[in-house]
Amino acid sequence: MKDQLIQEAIEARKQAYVPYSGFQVGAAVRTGGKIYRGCNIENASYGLTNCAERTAIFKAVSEGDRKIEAIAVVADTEGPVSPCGACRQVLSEFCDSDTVIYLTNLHGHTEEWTMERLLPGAFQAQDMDHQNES
Ligand SMILES: O=c1ccn([C@H]2C[C@H](O)[C@@H](CO)O2)c(=O)[nH]1
Ligand SMILES: [Zn+2]
Repeated sequence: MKDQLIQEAIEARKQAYVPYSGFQVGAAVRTGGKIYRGCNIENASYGLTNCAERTAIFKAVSEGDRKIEAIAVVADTEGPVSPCGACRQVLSEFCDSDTVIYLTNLHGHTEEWTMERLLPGAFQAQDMDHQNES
C-alpha cells in the first residue's frame, strides 16, 4: 500500500509543469480503492501556482471522493519534502487527525506523519459554530 502510493507520487512528479522554479513535486492520494495523482502546475503569474498535493486532492474531490485515507508526497529534496502551509490546511479539510501522510524524496528517505502533526490546530468548520450562539 505504502510503496504503491509512493510510486504513484513519483510517477505523478514527472508531469510537473515547472518552467519557473524547475522544482518538480508529485503527490498521490488514496480514497477507497482509487488513487489520484497530482503534480505542481506553475503559472507566469507565480502566485497562481498549484502545488502537487492540492492538484491530487482537488482531482479526488472533483470526482466525488472526499475521504482521503492516505497521501504520499515526493520531491528531489535532501530529506523528506515538506508540504507548504496552504496544502496542509487544504489537506486538513479532507483528512482525519490520524490520516497518514508519507513525505519522501527521490532517495527513499520517507517519514510517516499524521494530519494532526502536520497541522496542529488547523482551522475547522466547527471553529465557525460560535457565531450562531446567542
Ligand atoms: O510541498 C510542496 C512544496 C512546493 N511545491 C511546488 C510549488 C512550486 O511549483 C514549487 C516551488 O515552490 O514547488 C509543491 O508542489 N509542493
Ligand atoms: Zn503546497
